[in-house]
Formats: sequence, C-alpha cells, structure tokens
Amino acid sequence: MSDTVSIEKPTAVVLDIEGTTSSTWFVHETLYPYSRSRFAEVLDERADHPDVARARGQIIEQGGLGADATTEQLVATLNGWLDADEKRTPLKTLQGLIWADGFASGDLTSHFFDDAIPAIRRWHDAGIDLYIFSSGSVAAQRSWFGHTPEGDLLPLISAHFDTENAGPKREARSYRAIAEQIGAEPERIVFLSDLAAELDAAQEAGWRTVGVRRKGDQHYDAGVAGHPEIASFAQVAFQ
Ligand SMILES: CSCCC(=O)C(=O)COP(=O)(O)O
Ligand SMILES: [Mg+2]
Repeated sequence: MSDTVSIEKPTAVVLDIEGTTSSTWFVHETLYPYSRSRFAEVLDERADHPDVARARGQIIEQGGLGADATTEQLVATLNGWLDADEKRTPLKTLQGLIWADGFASGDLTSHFFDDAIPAIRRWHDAGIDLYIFSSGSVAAQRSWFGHTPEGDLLPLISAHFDTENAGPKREARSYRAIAEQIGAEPERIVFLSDLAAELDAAQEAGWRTVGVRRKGDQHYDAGVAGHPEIASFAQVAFQ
C-alpha cells in the first residue's frame, strides 16, 4: 500500500458508506438488530406508506411468497436476508424507515472512522461535489449523515444514490446512470469503496477508483486488486 494516492482534482467524489466512511461492524451490531426487532411493527402499522407497500410487494416477489403472505412470513424472509447479509432493496427500504425513526428519536447516532469527516469537510471546502452511493436506502443515508457524532453533515452532500434510484452496486450501468444524473464526465469522478466488485464496476464505467482497506473491517482480507488502495482518507491527495 503506497503512502499517498495522488489524483487530479475531480469534479465529484462518490463515497460508499459501510467499510469506507464507516465501520461495517457498527452497522451489523447496532443498526441490524435495531431493525430486526421492528420489522413486524413497520409492516403492520405503516402498511399504507407507499414505500412499505412497495417493499411488501418486492418481498413477496423476491421471497417467493403468496400474495396473502402473513406478517410472520414476511418478517422471516427479511430476517433470512439479514442473516445472510443480502442487501435486498425491500430490506433496505424498511431498514431506512426504521432507522430514520431511531436517529430522529436520539436512539441512534452514526459512526464514522476518525479520518472520514475531516476529509469530507476538506474536499467539500475545496469545491469538490460529494455524493453517496450505498446499498443503504436514501432514507437511511440521509439519517446517517444527518445524525453524526459531529452533527448534521447533510449540507456537505450534493445527492444520495441507492439501489433504487441508481441500480445494483456491482454493475457498470449504475455508475453510468449516476454520472448522467450528476452531469459529470466519468473520468472526473472518483469512487471510494471497500469492495473490489463495486470498484470494478465503477472502473468499467470510466470512473477513477480508490480501494479503501480498513484493517479489521469485513472485507479487509479480500483486498481491492486492480485499484489504488488506502487505509485512511488522509492518504488521498487531490491535485
Ligand atoms: C447508512 S446506510 C446503512 C448501512 C447499510 O445498510 C448498507 O447496506 C451499507 O452498504 P454499503 O453499500 O454502504 O457498503
Ligand atoms: Mg461498502
């Protein structure tokens, strides 16, 4: 791993969350249990919410359930995906709603690695537009950035992308869709992620990539072959 990764100053930086700005273990050990214990409540008590109704249909379709599936069956399907850490869109939609309540009530505060928020502020101050692309839903991302240990960071983020409004994170077409939406040339966009498959997809779309390897985090051992790598955002030099 080199000390510094030097890249021509980009128009836009797009950040992954889990394993990149923030600890995967915090998400798995704090956020996942918080959502697990509230799936039934959100499905039953907010059944008329359009996002809940859409998620319900998607769970039935993707889980191979009948149209008359019970809340118990839906919850069992969601918990199965959670156990397998499958980042299914309906699971992420419901988690986003549940976590939004948790952040708003003060039950939850997000986690960021020590180097992440200073770099986000520095890049923003340098005039670089910042975006998020995460499997976490846009609602979850907004709660996450709105309730950090350093307060509300949402004003630093120009837009949020997830698997609903951009597409799967391991497919180049999603990165092309984001470039189109933000109106930036692909080669002037830098994507930071902990997952090689996501970096490969961004690279295929013509983006610059930086692999983030946080020692002790979930995907550290898998590495980010084919991409420059860093252990801290402090190692990125935009020139
Ligand atoms: C604040 S988003 C919560 C984290 C989450 O549920 C998730 O799936 C993050 O995945 P990522 O694409 O950011 O690695
Ligand atoms: Mg990640």
